[in-house]
Amino acid sequence: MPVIRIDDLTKRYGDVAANDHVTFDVEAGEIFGYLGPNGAGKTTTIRLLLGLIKPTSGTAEVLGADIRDRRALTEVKSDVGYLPDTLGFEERLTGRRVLDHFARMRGDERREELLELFRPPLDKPIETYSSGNRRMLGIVQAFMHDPQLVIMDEPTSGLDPLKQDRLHLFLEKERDAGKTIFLSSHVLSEVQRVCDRVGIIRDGELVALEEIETLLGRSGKRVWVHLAEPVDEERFRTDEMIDLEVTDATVQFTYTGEAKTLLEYLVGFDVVDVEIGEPQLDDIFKHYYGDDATVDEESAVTGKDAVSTGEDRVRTGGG
Ligand SMILES: Nc1ncnc2c1ncn2[C@@H]1O[C@H](COP(=O)(O)OP(=O)(O)OP(=O)(O)O)[C@@H](O)[C@H]1O
Repeated sequence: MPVIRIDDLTKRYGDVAANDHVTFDVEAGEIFGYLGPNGAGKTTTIRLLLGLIKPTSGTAEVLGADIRDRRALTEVKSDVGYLPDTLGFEERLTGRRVLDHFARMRGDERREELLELFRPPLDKPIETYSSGNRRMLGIVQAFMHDPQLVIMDEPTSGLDPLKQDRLHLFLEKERDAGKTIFLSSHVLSEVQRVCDRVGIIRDGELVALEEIETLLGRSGKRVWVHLAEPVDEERFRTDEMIDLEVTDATVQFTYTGEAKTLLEYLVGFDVVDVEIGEPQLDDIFKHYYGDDATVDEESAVTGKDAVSTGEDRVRTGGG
């Protein structure tokens, strides 16, 4: 039985369909990545799953509980952990008091182990925490009652790269121990690095649902060919080449055909060197969000309307 079953789920805010007939399942023991830029509808799905808002139509089940059935949902909540995107802790309390509060509500079998790993400060008021430390406290809170399913909304936002790595390694161990992780993200590299499957959401609609490996396998590989002499673009191009760019004697493209066919083709040119890179999720993302995706420096600063590739950010074409 799937851990999460989402069935034709729709949530409207006036004219905006924040979730538009969304259907998919999340299986036990997987890290599922829910990917989309700001405003795509990720938080809406998460809030629906937790019963924090009501669907306009359609439904979902979390650990077998119908999200429209408040009592059933309350019963399974001891087996669900939740890391919200905005951590609404009581600001004047210390971290320790906050964790004590959650412990009384749901238990804290794993508090000490998690504190050792994520190390948020415990004895000062939350209002003095850095955003990274708030998130570390949130992570301890989400896992300390040892739930079967943990739902995380943008879990690495505000974390430095070392802490991101620590969290990713931890999530993989949890998955290997049979736990299920549902995480939303607009960071492509994170989803590519840690998730087993991905659902891509755009304007409230699910536009892709696939294993990461399959998605990457279909996306084609990045290829750079260095030639002895400049070449004419039209003479070089084949149908399997996408986003072809020629700079002097270097040709760069995404290749969707077989590697063998490409190598046979290149025999016809005076090739100095060939580099074949791994497929990237941002290529796939551009496919779903339009070819006019551009690197946007302003978005890189504000993080608004942007999808992060890890190093730079890609603005989605047309919204
Ligand atoms: N309470 C609300 N009232 C009106 N519109 C809302 C409300 N909550 C969300 N929306 C709208 O629904 C759409 C989806 O928002 P949602 O927060 O689910 O996106 P998201 O993918 O989680 O974005 P982010 O990464 O910025 O959190 C947006 O257009 C948003 O403006």
